[in-house]
Amino acid sequence: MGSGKSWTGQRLAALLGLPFVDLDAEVETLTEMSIPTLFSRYGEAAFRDLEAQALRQFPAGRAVVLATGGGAPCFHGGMDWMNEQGCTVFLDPSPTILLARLNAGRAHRPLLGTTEELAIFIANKLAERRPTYEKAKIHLPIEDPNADVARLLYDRLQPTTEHH
Ligand SMILES: Nc1ncnc2c1ncn2[C@@H]1O[C@H](COP(=O)(O)OP(=O)(O)OP(=O)(O)O)[C@@H](O)[C@H]1O
Ligand SMILES: O=C(O)C1=C[C@@H](O)[C@@H](O)[C@H](O)C1
Ligand SMILES: [Mg+2]
Repeated sequence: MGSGKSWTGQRLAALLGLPFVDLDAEVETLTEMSIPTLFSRYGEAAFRDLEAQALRQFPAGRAVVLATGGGAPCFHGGMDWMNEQGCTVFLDPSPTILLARLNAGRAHRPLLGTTEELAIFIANKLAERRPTYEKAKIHLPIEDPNADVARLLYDRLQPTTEHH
């Protein structure tokens, strides 16, 4: 949540010359509803079902950069499924970076409450989800808020060339 999946994914796709897909946007397109509306009208469980269904539209044969929603790896076996299909990345910014970003974008994130609850919410959610996130094939801790994350990732994804 706010780790930079959509932001970085878009830039990484441009570097790789691949289409970019945002799973949250995909769910919104499929249902013709915004995520906050889906949550409030049908509840989180219904959203998780739709999200899992949308994720399965992208098996290994479809070369895309896919930014999931923050919870997608953690429900309906999302993480294991993605690991079977392709390369997975855990973007892991420091709590300071996360808090600054989430505070700025709270209107679009229905799971968040008041500002005072935010820091506790982040810590709890991350602790709960980290074991699943850490199953990703690439783990990228981010300490510098100005790091060019897409470029770092692009470099990590290139096959290493040995020079003799
Ligand atoms: N590498 C970055 N450099 C500068 N700003 C960034 C970077 N990554 C993310 N941001 C900022 O943080 C905000 C949140 O990032 P983003 O929407 O990509 O998170 P997300 O992981 O997709 O979150 P969610 O799980 O809610 O979909 C962006 O709108 C952008 O303003
Ligand atoms: O972390 C989460 O559970 C969520 C993150 C967003 O990307 C959306 O998928 C939705 O708001 C839920
Ligand atoms: Mg996103």
